[in-house]
Amino acid sequence: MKVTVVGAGAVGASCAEYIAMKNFASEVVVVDIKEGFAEGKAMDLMQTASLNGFDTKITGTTGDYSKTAGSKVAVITSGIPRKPGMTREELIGINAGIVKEVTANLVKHSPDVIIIVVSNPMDTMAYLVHKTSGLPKNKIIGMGGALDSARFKYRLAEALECPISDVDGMVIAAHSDTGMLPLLSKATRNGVPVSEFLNEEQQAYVAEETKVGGATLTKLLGTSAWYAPGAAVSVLVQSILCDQKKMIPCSLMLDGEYGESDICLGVPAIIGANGVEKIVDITLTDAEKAKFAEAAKAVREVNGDLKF
Ligand SMILES: NC(=O)C1=CN([C@@H]2O[C@H](COP(=O)(O)OP(=O)(O)OC[C@H]3O[C@@H](n4cnc5c(N)ncnc54)[C@H](O)[C@@H]3O)[C@@H](O)[C@H]2O)C=CC1
Ligand SMILES: O=C([O-])CC(=O)C(=O)O
Repeated sequence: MKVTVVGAGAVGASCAEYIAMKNFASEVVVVDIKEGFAEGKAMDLMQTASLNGFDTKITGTTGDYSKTAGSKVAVITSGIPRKPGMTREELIGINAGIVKEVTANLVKHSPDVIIIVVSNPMDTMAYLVHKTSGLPKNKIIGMGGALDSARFKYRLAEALECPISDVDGMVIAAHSDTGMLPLLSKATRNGVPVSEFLNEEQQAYVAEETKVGGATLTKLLGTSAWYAPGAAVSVLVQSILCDQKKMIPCSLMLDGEYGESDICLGVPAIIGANGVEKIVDITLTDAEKAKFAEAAKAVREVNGDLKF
């Protein structure tokens, strides 16, 4: 099955690389606006095929969307990343125009496509795709929670001084520095609540470091991260193409779930061949419910800046 990745930059190339390396897609088409860039990235990646042992064909194109026709999944990573000191929300002005145009091109050539939105501010960009693509809501998935949950597990393992494979946890709500909600109440080490091992101060530290995970990396790298974002996208794409029905927190259009409507926010969902197969309703504590509502309010304000 064919997968398109729009944007051959840091995140797009990482998505293409992890998808190809995991060998579950027949073809990955990379699209960029910069002349020759996607072709170059595709060729470089293809030259790793014999070294890394994958058979996925990777091709690149400068803006020729006819090459993306018949894609089962398309990942939108086109747009500018933030620089140290910026918020993701500051990217809306440039990225909204890019995401809107790219979405129209994708849907024109692949009317049944499932779109994974990565460009920031991601919850608002996912909302924009809902409002402009004409696709049903099960076919639009914002990628944030998969990445934020991976960062949560990294910070939990660090605090617990244990291997990451020992821990489990999930981050929901907004993909923003303030609106992320790491669910400490549900995080475990081998099924044992982390509150058995970490005091409140340690738990608060884990939550805060998780929330600013993207900003921390942006400060260190001078631009935002790409390895874990690409890996997170590859997990989503695999769950769709292989109909794995994994439960993954994603930014989805809500229609009453978690008390919110007409907004995209991170919630746990079953991801399979049909895209979003089910939003999973989990019980939140009162404090978590309040934080979820606060995150929704902030995202709704950013959505208000969109022009359709
Ligand atoms: N949702 C998430 O968890 C994450 C989101 N991001 C976001 O992903 C986006 C991409 O980040 P990077 O790859 O680091 O940026 P980058 O600058 O390395 O790559 C972006 C690419 O998009 C291309 N592009 C721009 N306009 C285009 C158009 N109209 N059509 C096709 N391609 C176009 C550019 O030429 C460039 O190659 C940013 O908005 C960033 O904030 C990054 C990491 C995680
Ligand atoms: O931090 C950023 O701007 C990029 C991003 O969304 C992330 O890495 O979580």
